[in-house]
Amino acid sequence: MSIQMRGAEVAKAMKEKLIREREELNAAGVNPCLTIIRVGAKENDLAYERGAKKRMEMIGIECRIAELPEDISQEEFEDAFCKINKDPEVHGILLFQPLPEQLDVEKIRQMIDPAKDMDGMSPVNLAKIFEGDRTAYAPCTSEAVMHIMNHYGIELQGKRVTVIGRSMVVGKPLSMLMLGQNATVTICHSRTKDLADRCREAEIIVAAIGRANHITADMIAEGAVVADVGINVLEDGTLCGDVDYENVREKVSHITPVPGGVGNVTTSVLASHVLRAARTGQNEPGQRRG
Ligand SMILES: Nc1nc(=O)c2c([nH]1)NC[C@@H]1CN(c3ccc(C(=O)N[C@@H](CCC(=O)O)C(=O)O)cc3)C=[N+]21
Repeated sequence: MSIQMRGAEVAKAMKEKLIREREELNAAGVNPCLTIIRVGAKENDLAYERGAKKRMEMIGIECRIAELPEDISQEEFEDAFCKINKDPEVHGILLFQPLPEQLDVEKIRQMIDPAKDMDGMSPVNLAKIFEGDRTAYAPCTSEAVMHIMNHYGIELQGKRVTVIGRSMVVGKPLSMLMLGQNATVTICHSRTKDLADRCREAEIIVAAIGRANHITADMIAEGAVVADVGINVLEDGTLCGDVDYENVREKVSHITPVPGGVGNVTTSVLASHVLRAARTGQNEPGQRRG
């Protein structure tokens, strides 16, 4: 029997501390505030938005949603974005990605105030993550995987970890966080030869490719630990991960379900980032209130 690494359980363990931190900020006259920027209405973004809103409510963090039209021009987007970026009431920004094609993500990455960049999209935060600087904001999902490993007592030191996926929100930054814990990390992707072998030799597998049920039981070693970061929306609207859960769970020691796994912790990490940003802002002149 494998142990199910449940996101709700990890989130519950984080909750009390987050509420306490929010209360301390309130007592100092600070009202922590997140703004989510959503362009269009993709189901994937809406799922995250629902989860994030619920989490912020639970912790007591103000959560604003800036909803922008799918066909917005770069100029109009920059206008709206700059207002939020400069708003002293807003401590943190989460911009859903990917953006529609007409928008220049690179330019926006350069524009975002690194101090408000809750999901590690600024090159400033990413460079720090790659340097091993733990004060930077890592993409929430990558940090969520680390929290789950830590909560379930999964030691990373010296372990063979295979990360499948090389995105800037999960694969690459997570590989760096794991390297920071002295894991031996192999990064696989769509062009990797012998993916099954790279998976079978791993003690810990992280699936972040975005293809439903792509990682099958024959690719996984007996007793491995599996974190499934994939969130795939099937045609009937149900969510499923990158791992063939029902078959894989039979042979592994630990596994995260989807839904109910990493996604749940992602929103808790997001809350922790907003509180950190609000605390940091407190020490800067001009940001003081109350
Ligand atoms: N800059 C950026 N960073 C992201 O991390 C990012 C993004 N853009 N765009 C959209 C995707 C999607 N995503 C989800 C995260 C959590 C849940 C989540 O909380 N899921 C719940 C279910 C929520 C529900 O369906 O109500 C669960 O897994 O249990 C869902 C989806 C992050 N993404």
